[in-house]
Amino acid sequence: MSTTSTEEERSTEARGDTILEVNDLKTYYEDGGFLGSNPVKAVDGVSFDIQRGETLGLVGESGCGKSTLGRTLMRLEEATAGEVKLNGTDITTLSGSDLKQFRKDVQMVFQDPDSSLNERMTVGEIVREPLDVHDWKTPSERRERVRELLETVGLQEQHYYRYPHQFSGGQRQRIGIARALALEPEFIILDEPVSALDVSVQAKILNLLEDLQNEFGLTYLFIAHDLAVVRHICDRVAVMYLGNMMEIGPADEMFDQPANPYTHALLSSIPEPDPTIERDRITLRGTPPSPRDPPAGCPFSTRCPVKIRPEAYRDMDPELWERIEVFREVLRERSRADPSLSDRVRKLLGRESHRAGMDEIIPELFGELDVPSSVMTHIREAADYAENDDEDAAQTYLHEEFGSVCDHERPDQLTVGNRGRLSLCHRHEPEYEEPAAVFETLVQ
Ligand SMILES: Nc1ncnc2c1ncn2[C@@H]1O[C@H](COP(=O)(O)OP(=O)(O)OP(=O)(O)O)[C@@H](O)[C@H]1O
Repeated sequence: MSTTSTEEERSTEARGDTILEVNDLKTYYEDGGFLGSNPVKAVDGVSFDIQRGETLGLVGESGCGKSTLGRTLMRLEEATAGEVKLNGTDITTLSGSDLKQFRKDVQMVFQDPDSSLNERMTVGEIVREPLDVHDWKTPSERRERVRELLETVGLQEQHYYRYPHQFSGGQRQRIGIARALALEPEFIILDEPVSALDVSVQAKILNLLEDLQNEFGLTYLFIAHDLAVVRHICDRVAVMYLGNMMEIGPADEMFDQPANPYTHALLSSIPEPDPTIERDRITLRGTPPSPRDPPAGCPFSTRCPVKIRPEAYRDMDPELWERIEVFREVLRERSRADPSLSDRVRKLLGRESHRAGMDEIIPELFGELDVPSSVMTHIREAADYAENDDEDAAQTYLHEEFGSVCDHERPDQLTVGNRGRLSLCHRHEPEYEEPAAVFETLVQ
């Protein structure tokens, strides 16, 4: 049973003690380049909350907006729209002393300990710097605090006067963690904190992070691409795709029974540690769309293997449906790609273009299939538009014939199950079959 979750409902549903509440947050990068170019919609309207003391994992493919989201929560990027409330106060508009206080409460640990530590400073100076910036107590108390912090993260007092290059990757990450802890923050954003480390060292750093969380009651946002690590360390997981939060919920439930089609696909790519669970690998067609020009409907609609079909095509052979979707993807790619200069020169000279013509693409895609003549008529019609370099008209034509709610309507975040899981997918609406059921029919 699924229900629409409005902002108000989410706030009243909020369990326990909410430390961070994010509402419809957007971070766009304007490139200031060519006139009229679209901004990169790196974070495109995400809403979620984090409970005090929990670890929320943030996963998704490279470029989906994880770091931008983390950096926006830290005020290292300015939000384009939306709210980020830390303990009830919107931090997107803070300035002056309030902003300074916020910078004490929230810290970040970065992926690469090599580039995030200043090589010209001693370890002691690096860890002490935030204390100096915030004019924390007296200089001798600061030095004492640094010694204490070094011990807390498993380093030694005599490391105070050494330089970062004298340490291994794991030790350098410990220095970064000590620095992040210096001002006793409540909330720490861990941006891929172990992905640059050897596997044997990763476990030690993860254990340290868990110990520190227990000792100091810390709350973590753990950004990672390694799903096995996330499963191990996180209470809940949020899955991002193209600047959107596709699914968020308890880690155990989500890994065992993903609700959102994108989570299905993402999890199918990792080896399943439990041999009793069978999981078929789902290969996604194409590449994610450009964040400058995301789909109008569901962000995942151009690649979703269980996309809702229009009524007339519900029973179409899955292979044929897939080829039509590939054809639509080809047209999208063609309209996005600027014809290369040599193509344009050839065209100006009236010579054949390099680009594969529709007379090559159509037999390639549909040649071996038994395509009903009514469907072939639509394919040919679209191909004619494309042959005349009007890919937009070809796409519109196919959209009108084969498009569905997934193509033109953005789904709401819908509640799945009874443990506060939310998923962005039309298939959770009562009139459609759930994604998991459709995936099952696909693999049979
Ligand atoms: N400063 C910037 N200016 C313009 N575009 C940017 C900037 N920083 C990131 N982007 C773009 O924003 C999108 C999201 O990038 P981001 O780094 O947040 O993703 P990510 O999920 O953290 O990726 P990764 O796992 O590779 O770090 C990408 O398309 C990226 O190219």
